[in-house]
Amino acid sequence: MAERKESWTSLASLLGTLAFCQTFLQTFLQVVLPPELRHASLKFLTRALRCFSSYCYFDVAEMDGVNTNELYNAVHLYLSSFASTSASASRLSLTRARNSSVTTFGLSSNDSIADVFNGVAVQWEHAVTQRQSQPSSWRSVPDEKRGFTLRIKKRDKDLILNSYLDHIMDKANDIRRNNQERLIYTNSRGSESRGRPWEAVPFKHPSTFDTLAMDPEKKRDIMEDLRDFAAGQAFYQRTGRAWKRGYLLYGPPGTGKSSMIAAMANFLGYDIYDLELTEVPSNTELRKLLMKTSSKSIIVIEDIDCSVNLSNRSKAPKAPPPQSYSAPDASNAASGGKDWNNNTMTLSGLLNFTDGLWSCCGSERIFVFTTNHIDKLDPALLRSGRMDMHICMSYCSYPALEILLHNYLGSEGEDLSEAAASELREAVEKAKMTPADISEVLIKKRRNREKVVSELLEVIKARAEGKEEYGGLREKCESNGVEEEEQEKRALESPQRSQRP
Ligand SMILES: Nc1ncnc2c1ncn2[C@@H]1O[C@H](COP(=O)(O)OP(=O)(O)OP(=O)(O)O)[C@@H](O)[C@H]1O
Ligand SMILES: [Mg+2]
Repeated sequence: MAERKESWTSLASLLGTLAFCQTFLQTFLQVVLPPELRHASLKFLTRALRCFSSYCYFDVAEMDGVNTNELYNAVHLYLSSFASTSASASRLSLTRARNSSVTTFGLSSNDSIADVFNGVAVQWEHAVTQRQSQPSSWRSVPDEKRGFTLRIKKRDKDLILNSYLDHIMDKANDIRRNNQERLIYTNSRGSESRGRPWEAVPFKHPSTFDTLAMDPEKKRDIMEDLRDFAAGQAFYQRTGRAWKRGYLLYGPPGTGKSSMIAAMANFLGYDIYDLELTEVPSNTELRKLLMKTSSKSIIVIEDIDCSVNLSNRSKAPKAPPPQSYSAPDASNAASGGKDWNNNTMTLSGLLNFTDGLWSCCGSERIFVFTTNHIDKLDPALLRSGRMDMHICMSYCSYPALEILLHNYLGSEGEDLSEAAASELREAVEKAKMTPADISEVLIKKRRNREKVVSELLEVIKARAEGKEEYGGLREKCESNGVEEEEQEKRALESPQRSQRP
């Protein structure tokens, strides 16, 4: 009896040692075996050893089907936060994006790092393998297959696995929010064939809601709305709504639409996907791009009225005859089957992009469209429920001017005499100058600090009295935005609308 027990103990310890030596064995076999036997033998060895091991393993692949695996990104961020100080990581990869001032530490391929959570020791390994070529694949994929493998003692698995993964997600979110460097992605034709449909650079726009010159009450509403959105996971879940929100920013050039997008990204700590519609050849490509965006991001389409001809919804080709009927894909189903042609970019393709079933392939996403000409937009884009909030960015009002004075002149800009303040108030409401115009004057004149306010007043008065010609859109946009709201109403009631399918 004692003999049998002893032999079991020896077997267990042998297998334990084998499991420990697994990495060495794998490397050894890779060198020794011919390529055709290598894959199968390694698979067999790994399975056999894992059966007897006291550990269990969890793979976190970079790609989850066609989507990026959020957990992979979170683990990467989480591990990079302590990789540089960990004694267990023997080899680290260092990356610094172009124009970035931040160095990111990462695990080199096939290196591992130890972590402790609630007193339980775990180990992460970064596995990078060359992907076998897939000539018939309908989509291009990166050359390398990346993933993390988490190793936990079997007896600890139930104790910590779920809470540990939640901890990693929370930590990664914190790191993202605190990290001042967001990314701005853009798409270009052909980048899909390189396996990365979006190209990213660090986003360093300094615009914030503090520096944004606009009516403070309106600003507060927008900030409140964004805050509610970011904290609204439970609400969206409970009400059965997709966790996304749409904003339409409209108004003349130079009123701060792009600055507002930057302020939103900095406020929420989200990345920006600046979608260049002219570079998207078809609805199918548009959907693929959408699938490759991550959560906690703002997807922006600037100047939507001039990007592509999007009033072609009614001109979309008719449904094919029944004999050639094939089941509409999810995007067509979502649009009620209006758009049968996925080889071109159409308005219904774009509407599906924001509203359809595919728009929910990620979560916590904001869509922002901007336009200088709200009256030129297809009413389908303005319909209530399409974009949750329509925000008019308009000419500089006095409260907005006060913010600009504070931005450019600091306390000197705030300490105006009563007389100067009331003159400025009266003139600026009449002048219909954009914040960009006023900023330009302040930049030019700011060196002469004693005179800057009086010189600004002169310029504003001259504009108010119509002495200086500028701004083609001035007549179209009232400083309080009333006229633009009228335009929006007219666009919604336009006869075009009733002709829509
Ligand atoms: N509301 C604002 N608050 C602060 N600065 C502003 C504001 N509007 C414009 N500016 C200044 O003017 C510059 C141009 O503004 P911005 O690009 O945001 O305007 P826009 O509305 O997006 O214009 P366009 O319609 O031409 O794209 C900014 O870099 C900023 O310095
Ligand atoms: Mg802009």
